[in-house]
Amino acid sequence: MTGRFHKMHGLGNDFVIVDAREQEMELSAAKATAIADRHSGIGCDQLIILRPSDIADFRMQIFNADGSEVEACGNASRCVAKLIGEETRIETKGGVITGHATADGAIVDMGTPRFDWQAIPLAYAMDVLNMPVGWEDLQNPAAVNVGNPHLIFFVEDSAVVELDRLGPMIEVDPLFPEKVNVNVAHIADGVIHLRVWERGVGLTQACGTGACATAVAAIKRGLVTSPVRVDLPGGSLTISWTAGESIQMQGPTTYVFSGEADWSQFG
Ligand SMILES: N[C@H](CCC[C@H](N)C(=O)O)C(=O)O
Repeated sequence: MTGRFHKMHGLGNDFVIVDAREQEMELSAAKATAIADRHSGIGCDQLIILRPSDIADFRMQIFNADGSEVEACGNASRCVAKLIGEETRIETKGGVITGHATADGAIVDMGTPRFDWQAIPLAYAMDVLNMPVGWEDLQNPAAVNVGNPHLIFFVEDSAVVELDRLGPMIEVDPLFPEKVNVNVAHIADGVIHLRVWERGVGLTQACGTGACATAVAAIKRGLVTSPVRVDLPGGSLTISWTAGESIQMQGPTTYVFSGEADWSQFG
């Protein structure tokens, strides 16, 4: 059974987007993993499936490369908003978000961040803005839920952190019942420099929800003011947020190509 897909990315965080409002697309975790595989599949960080919704313009399913279905994906939300063009409301597992295309990408309202430990979620009560925990040199993080769970470490120089070793260790720590995305950031001249180990994927070129969560934690700690530029390996996003408000994220998107695939080959 063949079907169409779009290949897009947000600062190198790349997606296979399937509009299942127009085609049948039954999906299992194994099938999502096979499609995302960069050798035997199409290859992407996340597989995005658009489906009809009763409460928004459409529903967006988000599957990490490991097949896990998750609540939010900022860069994919921007890519889908760019694809749709006009203002659009998107239902996700993490809530309803809105977005619209801009000249070079999209602006997305990611909803309001959550800080209570049960909402992150953590396994037990803790001050989520200054957590009394650490892993080797990474100490005293913050945790924010922006639809999905993020842990944020502010360090001297994010470039030298061995995130490829520490990220997977922290991602599956029992403190995080639903695992966690791991962010390491430093601030220079009011700009956040960020690298992310993504839950269910690994190191990515950019992470939209990571940029949102890190910007929110930095603003709450008084390290930066809103709006703030977040520089990731793949490029820059601009995040705006004030306490009690929803998070706005703006940045470029890239449309790579559209293709056809025989979905039955992936299981
Ligand atoms: N790995 C994330 C989902 C994708 C987040 C990232 N690609 C973004 O742009 O927000 C998670 O498991 O919560």
